[in-house]
Amino acid sequence: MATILRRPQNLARSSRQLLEAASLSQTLARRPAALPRPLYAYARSRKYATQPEQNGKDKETGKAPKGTEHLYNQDSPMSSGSPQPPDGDKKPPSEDQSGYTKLSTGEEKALEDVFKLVKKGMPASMAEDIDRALERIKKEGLPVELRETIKEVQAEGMSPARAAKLWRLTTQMARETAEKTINEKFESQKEEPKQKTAENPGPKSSGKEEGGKDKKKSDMFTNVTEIKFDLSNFLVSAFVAYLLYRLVVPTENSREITWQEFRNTFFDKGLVEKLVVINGNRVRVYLHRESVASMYPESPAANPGFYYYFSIGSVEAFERRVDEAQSELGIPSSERIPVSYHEEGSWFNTLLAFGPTILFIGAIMYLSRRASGGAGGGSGGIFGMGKSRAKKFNHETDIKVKFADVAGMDEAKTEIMEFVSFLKEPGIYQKLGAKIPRGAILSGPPGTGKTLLAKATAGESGVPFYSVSGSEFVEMFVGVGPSRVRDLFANARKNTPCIIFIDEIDAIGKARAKQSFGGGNDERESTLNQILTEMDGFNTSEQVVVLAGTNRADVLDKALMRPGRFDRQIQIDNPTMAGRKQIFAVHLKNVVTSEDLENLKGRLSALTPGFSGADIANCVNEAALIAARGLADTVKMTHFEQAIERVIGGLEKKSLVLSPEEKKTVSYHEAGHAICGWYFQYADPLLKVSIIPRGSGALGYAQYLPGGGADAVLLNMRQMMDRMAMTLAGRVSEEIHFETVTSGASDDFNKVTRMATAMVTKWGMSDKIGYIYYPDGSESQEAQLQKPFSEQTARTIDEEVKRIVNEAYLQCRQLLTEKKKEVGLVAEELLSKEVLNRNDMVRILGPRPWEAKGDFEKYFGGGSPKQAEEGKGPNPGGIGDSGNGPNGPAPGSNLPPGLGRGPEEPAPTLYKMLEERSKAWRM
Ligand SMILES: Nc1ncnc2c1ncn2[C@@H]1O[C@H](COP(=O)(O)OP(=O)(O)OP(=O)(O)O)[C@@H](O)[C@H]1O
Repeated sequence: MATILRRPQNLARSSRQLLEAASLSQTLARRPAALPRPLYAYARSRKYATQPEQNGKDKETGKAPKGTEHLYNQDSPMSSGSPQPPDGDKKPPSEDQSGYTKLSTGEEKALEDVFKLVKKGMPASMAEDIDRALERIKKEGLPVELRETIKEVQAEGMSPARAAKLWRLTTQMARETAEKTINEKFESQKEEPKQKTAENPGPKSSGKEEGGKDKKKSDMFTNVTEIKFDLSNFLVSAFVAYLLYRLVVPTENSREITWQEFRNTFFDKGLVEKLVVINGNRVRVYLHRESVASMYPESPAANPGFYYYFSIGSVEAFERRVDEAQSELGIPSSERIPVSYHEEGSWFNTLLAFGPTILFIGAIMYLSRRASGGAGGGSGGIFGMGKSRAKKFNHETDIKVKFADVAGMDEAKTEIMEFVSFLKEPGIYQKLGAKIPRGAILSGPPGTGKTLLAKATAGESGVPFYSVSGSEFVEMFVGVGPSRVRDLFANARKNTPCIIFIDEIDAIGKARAKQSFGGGNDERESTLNQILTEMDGFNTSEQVVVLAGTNRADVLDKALMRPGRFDRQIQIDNPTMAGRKQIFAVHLKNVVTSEDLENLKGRLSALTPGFSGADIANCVNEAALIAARGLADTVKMTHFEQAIERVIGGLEKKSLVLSPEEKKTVSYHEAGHAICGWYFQYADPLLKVSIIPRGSGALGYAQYLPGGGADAVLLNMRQMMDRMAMTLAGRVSEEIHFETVTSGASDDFNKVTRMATAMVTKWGMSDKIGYIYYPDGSESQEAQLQKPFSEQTARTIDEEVKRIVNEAYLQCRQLLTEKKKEVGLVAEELLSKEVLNRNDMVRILGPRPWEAKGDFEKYFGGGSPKQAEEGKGPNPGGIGDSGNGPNGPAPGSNLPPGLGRGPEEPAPTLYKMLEERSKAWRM
């Protein structure tokens, strides 16, 4: 309603449709016309009339009985008040043969007024349509049944049954109109060619005429049925019909009278047809309308749908009075006026009763629509819930990824290649009786290219690719998951050969619980069961391959992994140095750089140990963004370096300003780390040390190359001890150089403790505990609830961990005490420059006394004793070169002369200690 009011053109359009519909309707009476009751009623009124005056008025005077004039006279206070049409306009609605009733002249006039209103502001063509529609309505009228229903609505109010009927009748009328219009147009077009043929009888006019006729009719139908009969149109049409009728006929449809008025005016005159007691307190009077109309045409009671009513105190008293009155009039008991009883609720009450139910249903519909609409599924509200959400990619248009775009992971590619050749040439396998593997699980850390590999498989084999995430099967409604799985596999079977890729399959494929507490996982488990069943359901010749990706292959249900389901498990780990190089090669193709590509790839891959493919892609993109921000022409090494730092440490926190004391503490802390990294043989080589706060919460950081840039898989005890000592160096340096210590080392302690605990409980590196593995809480739920060792063992573990950490501490303290001066120098330099790189360190401390491993020296230059002997300084274009000369302090630097020239011996006491320890630890 609100929409209609807000948009007058809607009302206009709807009324036009309706009016056209009404006016163009074919005269098809679907039901026989109502029984001609008037005759019978008239007879009765004659029979029981005690004062049978003609037309209810005094024969001589032609007036209503005294005191009841107001019931007949429109001018009296009780009259309907609607202006009376002139005498000539008083024709009652008449019914024609076709089941349509004509409008009375008054009604026609009222309609004209309405139409005038509707036409205002309308385009001329629409106004013409409306005029034409009005003419048709005037000519043909409205269908009887529709009119009767509208009368009922006026008399007794709207009810769901009547609303439905009103709707049905209006739509029926509209449909009939459409049919009629089609026929009319068709007839007229049929006439045209006839005329044409008559005028110009061509030779082609005979043969194909019949077939042509049918085609024309269907064309016509298409044209005419452009009028849309959708739900909202019908509703609006019905509503407008009702509105119009309310405008045409008087709005008043009932009036209260007293018992005396009832008796004198109607009852005693035999005009009463029946009485209906409503809700035990009101009586509705049904009159013989025709008799009333013929006696008193001015009375509103002559209008269809108008009723008088009077109130009663009690039903018994009313019945007694009616009996007495009828006895007085001498009406025999067999012909007495029928009295019936009705209970009626108001619309408001009905609405109140149904309100909560309607609200509830509405809320469910709304929620389900949102749930399904949000994902863009467009799957039709609650009824589309069970439809699969898998996105289908067309190999021809959508999947452009090929194996060449997936760098590294050669083993994984070889494994998966088999699926490609199966999908391309199934015959080779089938003829030898080989069963085709059903699917593979690609597992590995996030961003390692599992999805990419699955896409490439589809791209290479040139088949459709269905991609869906495990979480999309899970919905709040029970049974949706399994039904989506069924739908997905059914779709896939229709489009064989194809690949289904279920990403994050652990969302549904987790191992089923042995006992389910509270049944919370039932839905997930039944989804998993459905997947198991569907995979079993393939026959071996069906070319549907299911690939699944997960970061947690360890938690998956064993049933998923058995042969015949996901036959293969392909592990994809973070790339090695060589893999990173290849991935950089793929992504560097997209950026503009003038650096030597081979060298750039090598350096970047050495700088990014532990990076996944996604990290590398991000890093390259980030470098391009940084370069663009600086309006550079090409992406340079420094941009890549900044990007890597950003990926590792987060954004620089420029807003965080440290006090001079804090800055000094941070410098000495970081210098401690740097010195340890420089002098411990097995520590990871230092790349950079910085005291610029970064987003990850660190106030400063020292960057090392784990494993010296080589892909170290194993760590030996020496490396561990050096690493732990290096980690503790921040706090030790604070202890040596300041009177008090700060809270800044807590993260270092965390790392050291975890490493020492692992050495004792997992790696068999403690004599007292021996070669035993104790799982921790993150590995097993049982270990969370109960420690897997006794109190006594717990105490021993604690002691051992403490001992190892103490040893690392002593090792570190020993070195930093011996190298106190160097720590001071590095810290002061750091304080003034904020960032020191490897070249700065070489300049301050001389070349590192130990050989670096792997490709480190190739890409980052030396500083090693060997290089120093060969007279090679660090690579002048090395990473993070701060512009200082390779072998001496930069001009303006506060380094004392003589430092930074040539290698230095590591601390002698440290050697002694390491030797002793190696004996004790059988290193
Ligand atoms: N081997 C690779 N070669 C080239 N690009 C890669 C490689 N691995 C990852 N990438 C890049 O990383 C992006 C993300 O990879 P992908 O989505 O395949 O990771 P994933 O392993 O499926 O991650 P997740 O486990 O989080 O779903 C790719 O779009 C691609 O740009």
